[in-house]
Amino acid sequence: MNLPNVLRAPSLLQTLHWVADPVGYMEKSAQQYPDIFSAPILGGKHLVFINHPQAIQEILTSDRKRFIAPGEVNRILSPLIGDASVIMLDGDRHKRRRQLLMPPFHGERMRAYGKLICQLTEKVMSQCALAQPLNARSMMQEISLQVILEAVFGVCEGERFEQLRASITQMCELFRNPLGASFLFFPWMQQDLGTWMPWGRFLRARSNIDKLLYAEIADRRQQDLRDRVDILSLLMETRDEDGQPLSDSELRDELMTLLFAGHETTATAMAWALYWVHHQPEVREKLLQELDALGANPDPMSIVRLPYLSAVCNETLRLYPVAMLTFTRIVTEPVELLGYPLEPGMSVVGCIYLLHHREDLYPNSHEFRPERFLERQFSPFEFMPFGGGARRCIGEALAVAEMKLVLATVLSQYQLALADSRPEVPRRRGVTLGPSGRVKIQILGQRTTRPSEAIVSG
Ligand code: HEM
Repeated sequence: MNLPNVLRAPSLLQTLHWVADPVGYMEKSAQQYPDIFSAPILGGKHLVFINHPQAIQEILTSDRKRFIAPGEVNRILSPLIGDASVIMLDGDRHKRRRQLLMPPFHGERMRAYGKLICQLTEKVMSQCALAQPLNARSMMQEISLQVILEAVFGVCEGERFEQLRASITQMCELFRNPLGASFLFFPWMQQDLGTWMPWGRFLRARSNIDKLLYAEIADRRQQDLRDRVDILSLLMETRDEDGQPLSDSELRDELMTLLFAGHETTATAMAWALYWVHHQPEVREKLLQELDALGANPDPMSIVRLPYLSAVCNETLRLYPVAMLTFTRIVTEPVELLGYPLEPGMSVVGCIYLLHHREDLYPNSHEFRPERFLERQFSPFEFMPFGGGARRCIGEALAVAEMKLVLATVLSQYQLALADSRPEVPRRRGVTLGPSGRVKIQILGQRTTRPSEAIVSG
């Protein structure tokens, strides 16, 4: 195949570099080939990385035609989410499943989640010890896991949910560093040699989660679900074109997808946001001014609309996008991109990380500067932390609202400080990018200037 800008180092070396240090790998490659390059990191097969906005636009606006997004190319995730997840489906089945999954993450349901998110944040924060180094990444995960469990199951109380929370957290810990995630990239490591190897630990954690999910599905099959609006109930009520309901294993795969896609990513993004806001005190000050001006107990939806808070969250998702790449698209017909001919069968991805570091779009791209989002508007192909096209993230609205509400609740109620002066750097966490030190913070106490006082004195 006549691939554009092929990187010449041996495939194994490149794969190891990509797994161990994805940011270093992408930046080094883009120095050589700024807009588009071909990397042999798929077991020797090439993946074409693209970070030019016009080329990304061409791909994502034609990804049911010239660049299809088949589920099969996401096989790397199947040990976790199975083969019947929306991420693995194609064509019309994929479209229908998305139509089913999208409504619970939009409109009226989002209003209900707003209050819930603020309450859960207050609960988790009130249980944290004062004046001791805490791991913000874990605190954020505690919040985001409870939010997604509530959205997916409608309730998340009782022994089964406690066990589910513990098992999911245990599973997430396995992906904490590049080594723990390596079996996803090297299938030959998927051999059960007991709990001293990552794959063995993964299998045991997965089996615990599966038992709990299947038990919940079995219980629900005995219940009347007609008035319920949680996602599991909606999925259980749906029928395919032959009138058949989803099987237990199909339900399990979808639950796994939503539970993992829906909380790991958001928790990482929130930990980054807390880091930046406390790393740059002037950002915190500006945010507090904006939040305090809303008065005491503001409506969650008015928080979500705040411009500076939105800019802070956008800048967080720009600088170290939790998802570095879009899912893979496959070329279906001969096409030219940025002057390079692409042939049918080639695998291409939008490289979100490199797109977000283009100096022509984001000058001094390594600086955290929320103002850039107030000074100009970026197109959906210049700023795209949630991808785009046929596989655009279905949880975007929930994730963004959650980031804003958690940040607003924490900042307006507590005084925090970073507990480690070393800068956080981006590090692989499974297929995502997280802060290397997991953001250590200290809660110094409750904030003394409360919003109501600010209004009275103002
Ligand atoms: C900050 C948080 C999040 C980020 C950065 C993120 C990012 C992404 C990206 C980049 C994609 C691929 C899009 C593409 O290929 O064009 C994606 C897909 C997806 N996301 Fe998210 N996501 C986040 C939160 C969530 C949440 C909260 C949920 C669920 C509640 C979710 C569920 C999904 C699903 C199911 C897909 C696959 C869609 C499909 O295959 O059609 N994500 N996400």
